Amino acid sequence: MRSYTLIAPAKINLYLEIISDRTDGYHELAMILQSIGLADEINVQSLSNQMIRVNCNHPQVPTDQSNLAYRAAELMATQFPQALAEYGGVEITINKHIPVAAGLAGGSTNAAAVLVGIDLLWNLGLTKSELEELGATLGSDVPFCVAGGTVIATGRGEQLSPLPNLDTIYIVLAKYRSLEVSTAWAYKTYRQEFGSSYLRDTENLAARAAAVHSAPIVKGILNKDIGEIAQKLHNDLERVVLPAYPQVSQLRELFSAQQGVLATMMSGSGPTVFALVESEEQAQAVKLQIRAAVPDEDLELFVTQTVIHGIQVTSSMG
Ligand SMILES: C[C@](O)(CO)[C@H](O)COP(=O)(O)OP(=O)(O)OC[C@H]1O[C@@H](n2ccc(N)nc2=O)[C@H](O)[C@@H]1O
Ligand SMILES: Nc1ncnc2c1ncn2[C@@H]1O[C@H](COP(=O)(O)OP(=O)(O)OP(=O)(O)O)[C@@H](O)[C@H]1O
Repeated sequence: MRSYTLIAPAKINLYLEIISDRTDGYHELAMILQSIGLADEINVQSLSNQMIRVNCNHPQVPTDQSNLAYRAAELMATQFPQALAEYGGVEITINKHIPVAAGLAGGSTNAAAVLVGIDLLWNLGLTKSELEELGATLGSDVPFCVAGGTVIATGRGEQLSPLPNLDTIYIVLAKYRSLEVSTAWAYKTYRQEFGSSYLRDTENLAARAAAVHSAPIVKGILNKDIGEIAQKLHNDLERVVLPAYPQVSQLRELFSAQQGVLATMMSGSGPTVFALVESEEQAQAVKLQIRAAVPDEDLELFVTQTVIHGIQVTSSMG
């Protein structure tokens, strides 16, 4: 049986600005998304029947149709019924390293890997932009997960403009295992609390989305100036998540007080907090210091770094 193994990186949001609500229930965003080294490993293998099966080593991750990776395979089967009949169904095995419900796009990157893997299994020859378009029907973060690297994302997060690759930046991530934040709740609460300040003029709205291309953080990225990038990190969702989740605020404060930390921010809708750190040695030292301050085993800590790729194939068989 043919199979492919793929690396599916997590993401952090270097910038997340909520520009407006939309009639479809989503929000118009201006974001900068960044792939990181922390990644899941996904194996996709052909089956002799036409079924979709999902296995995962993480107890919190469902293996039925509610798994985004399952839904990605279902989408491919619906879009390409002839390929399903010719090559058979798919068994998906997820080796989870990315914390679940963390604001790190864990499910989205798994779905992106399944799209890329099935394209290969079924010899479909889809382009990256075709895969991204399919991904957008599964979730707003999926197209970015297919693309990877450093990207400006607008619309509901699915319209991508790549930025030049960054030099490696070291990152420490902190997440309480038992803490989950619903993305839908975060956006809904933001809309309730701050919606009255949204722009309503559609022309201005487009201009505001376009303005992210010349935002100071983008200049920092173009100049490869980590100091400027660190200074301009931003996430509007912190305005609703930090007051509701004091543990997330505490992590922000703890990180800010560490030597070597250039800046700290919550990723996406949280609750993961990340810190940009000057060097790998300092990142390891910051991790140790946070661990000493919070000996609670519920707190997961990771040292990782920015990466310049999205989904990558690491091996194939058959
Ligand atoms: C928070 C982020 O992770 C930042 O990158 C994304 O904006 C969320 O991406 P995601 O999890 O792929 O989001 P989706 O699965 O498309 O949507 C989950 C829920 O988040 C809200 N949502 C999401 C994206 C967006 N632009 N506006 C929204 O209001 C909607 O209530 C939606 O029902
Ligand atoms: N393949 C998957 N991996 C992890 N969680 C999944 C997966 N498929 C479905 N889920 C469900 O989705 C929920 C959100 O998990 P996920 O790890 O994708 O969140 P996230 O990192 O906050 O995503 P995002 O940053 O895109 O909002 C979990 O509670 C889990 O039950």
